[in-house]
Amino acid sequence: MKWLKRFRLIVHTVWYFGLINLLDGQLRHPLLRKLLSCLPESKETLEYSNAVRLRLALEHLGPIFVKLGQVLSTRPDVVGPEYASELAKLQDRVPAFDGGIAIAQVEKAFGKPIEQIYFDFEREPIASASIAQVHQAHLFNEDGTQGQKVAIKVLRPDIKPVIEQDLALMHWGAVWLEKLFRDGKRLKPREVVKEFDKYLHDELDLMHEAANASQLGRQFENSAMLIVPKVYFDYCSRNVMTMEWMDGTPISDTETLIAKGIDLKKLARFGVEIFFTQVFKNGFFHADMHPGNIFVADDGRYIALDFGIVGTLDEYDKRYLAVNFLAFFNRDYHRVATAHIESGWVPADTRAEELESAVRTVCEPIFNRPLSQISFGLILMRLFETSRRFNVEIQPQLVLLQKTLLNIEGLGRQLDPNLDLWATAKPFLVNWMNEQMGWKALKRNLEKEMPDWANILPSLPRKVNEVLSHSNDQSRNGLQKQLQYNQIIMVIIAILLIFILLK
Ligand SMILES: Nc1ncnc2c1ncn2[C@@H]1O[C@H](COP(=O)(O)OP(=O)(O)OP(=O)(O)O)[C@@H](O)[C@H]1O
Repeated sequence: MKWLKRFRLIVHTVWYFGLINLLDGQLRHPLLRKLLSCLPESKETLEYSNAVRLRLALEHLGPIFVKLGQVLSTRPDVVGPEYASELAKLQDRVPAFDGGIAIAQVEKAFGKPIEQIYFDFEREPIASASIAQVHQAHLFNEDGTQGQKVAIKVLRPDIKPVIEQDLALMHWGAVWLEKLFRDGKRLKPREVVKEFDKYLHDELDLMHEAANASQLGRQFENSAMLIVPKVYFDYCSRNVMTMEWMDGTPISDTETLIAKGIDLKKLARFGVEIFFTQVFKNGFFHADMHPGNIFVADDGRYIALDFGIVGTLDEYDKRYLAVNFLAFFNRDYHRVATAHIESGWVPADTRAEELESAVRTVCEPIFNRPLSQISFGLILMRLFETSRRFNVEIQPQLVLLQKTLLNIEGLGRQLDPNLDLWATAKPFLVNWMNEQMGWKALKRNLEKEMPDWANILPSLPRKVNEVLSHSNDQSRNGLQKQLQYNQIIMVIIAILLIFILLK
């Protein structure tokens, strides 16, 4: 009955940190309200605000709840800005587990003694977090000598059942929160827990992380801005990930960076450029860009670590971002509204003026400062808030992007308070828009469709013939006939165009 013990601990924590007061007046059922009011009050932490007490309670409940708090901190639309900024302070500091256990995990994963897998394996981890810890080692060269220095991430052995149990309780709690509390529906607990469930399961599979790292590495091969550790797939499993060891300075250690002669302004600009390259060129972005995961190499390039969470964007998402950002920076709220209607982002019967006015109300105050100081992340957040009021379901990858954008901006401005985000980002947006329009885009799209054309073209004469004879048989109506001829002519013109473009 482990879950019952855990459940009791959760209930006790809610009471101890005075969170019951937070629920005061929220219960729908009068009998339950009465029952709650009979409980003795915990006075332990009452001097703190509700948000602080919630943070303390999550810390008390351990790493999984800390992670839930971190996820909630990225949803100010759900929990409100005060809670979001308090929960952002949560850090998952967890004592390391024994090196012997890590070795046993690795040996189990590869079915060999550790000395046969790595040339040497440091028993003491160099870092530990809630889900995994990292050890240092060397691989073997072919001749048995010391090879590549590597970092090995090993999953906590006992973490999966703990996570599953906590998640089951969270799913259950979310259902009841929605049923019993007045604000239950608005807080969307089931949606939040579902999102959290996916996030945790992604982090629990190190093969998933290894594949993400490898894809990002390929996209930034020989980049002058970013280094991604090489993944050694032969030494990876669901519980163990082996990657190239990266030497660098944590990005938050600006003193050392300056002492090493790193140009912080350039670094700040690189951060934004890397992000927009990931978004608009690759449609694949590292979505866990907190300072603990970013190092700087001595040559001034970024080093990315921790690839458990990534976001993927399709052409539709990119268009949404480019069109809206460009319209925003021209303060063209009407364009924001019409783009939303034309593209079907909001229900078709939405009135453009109403949407325009709502967007203006939340965004105009942001623009009440120089363009160079505007936050893209904040604009996007406000846009999402407004869209939700117009019944738009914001896709999770866009929420992830917005959160990452806030991180990138925070980081960039820490390195260079005068960083002009707009000037750095605009070329990426304009370039993407140009690529999507005009002849070049048409040519590229036609090229993409080439394999299909190869199938369609040979059968075209037969199809034209069919249409013509069909029209002779059945179309008595002159207008209908004319339309069919027009269609055929347009197909022929299109084919000619393709040949000209692809010549
Ligand atoms: N390839 C590497 N080379 C050198 N050090 C590394 C490497 N990978 C990870 N580390 C070290 O291990 C630490 C933890 O790694 P990582 O962030 O991937 O683990 P995590 O368990 O996902 O942690 P968290 O959940 O806190 O983000 C890093 O901050 C870094 O110090």
